[in-house]
Amino acid sequence: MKKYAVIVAGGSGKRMGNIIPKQFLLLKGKAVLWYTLDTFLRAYSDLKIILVLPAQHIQKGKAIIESFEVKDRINIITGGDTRFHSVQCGLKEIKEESVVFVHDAVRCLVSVPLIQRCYKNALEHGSAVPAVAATDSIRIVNHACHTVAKREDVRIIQTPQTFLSNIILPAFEQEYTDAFTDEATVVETYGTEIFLTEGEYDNIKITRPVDMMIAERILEERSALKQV
Ligand SMILES: Nc1ccn([C@@H]2O[C@H](COP(=O)(O)OP(=O)(O)OP(=O)(O)O)[C@@H](O)[C@H]2O)c(=O)n1
Ligand SMILES: C[C@](O)(CO)[C@H](O)COP(=O)(O)O
Repeated sequence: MKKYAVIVAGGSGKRMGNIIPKQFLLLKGKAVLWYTLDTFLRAYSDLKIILVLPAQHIQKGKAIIESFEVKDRINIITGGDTRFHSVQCGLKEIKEESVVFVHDAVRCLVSVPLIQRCYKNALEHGSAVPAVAATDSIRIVNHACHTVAKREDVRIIQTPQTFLSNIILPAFEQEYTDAFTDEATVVETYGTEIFLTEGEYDNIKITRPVDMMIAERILEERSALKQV
């Protein structure tokens, strides 16, 4: 089956508080976005990437993809005002039956095995959304009241959220609501059940400055392991 990865890098990174959006910040000398692209390119040699960038940072993205020998597998497009709209812009480029990965550019520690598991599960179940069990206690807050949630019932949702194209493409023709925080919510609202697959604790979303430190440490561990 044909494979497309829509890598969304169209955000401005307000919570990171840096003038440069976090997807372009450097980890061990390479941009956060570089690691994400590299892992997807290595996962499948026939996978094509649709890279969604902010209009004002297209040149930065072009400079990053120049370092890949297989840069012809990456197509750059401009994103929208919200993550949903950036994903929607990316999906418009897909014209053939395929398996579609949607991934946050800032989840730069995604692994090849996770991408491949999502692909296999999506082929079998129509979708594959990576999730990990919560490791903190969880409370539901409603104004001044709060109640404890059963931790065993909670999952933390990650990307790459992966779908057969005939499931995700029509779902993204719906009108946007702010309940659409990821692809799973969009597809579910359209009426299709989601299949959860095991995610990875390393697959963090770089959101705040501390996440850059954690990511750098994990990359160091990974390169030390490679040298053994
Ligand atoms: N209009 C947007 C907003 C977000 N994203 C992408 O969606 C992913 C996850 O979003 P998030 O972590 O919220 O990124 P930002 O929107 O950049 O961060 P913040 O909410 O702190 O501003 C990121 O790779 C981000 O670049 C996007 O492509 N287009
Ligand atoms: C898609 C996502 O990464 C799944 O956990 C998450 O919903 C993105 O949230 P954000 O607030 O747009 O970063």
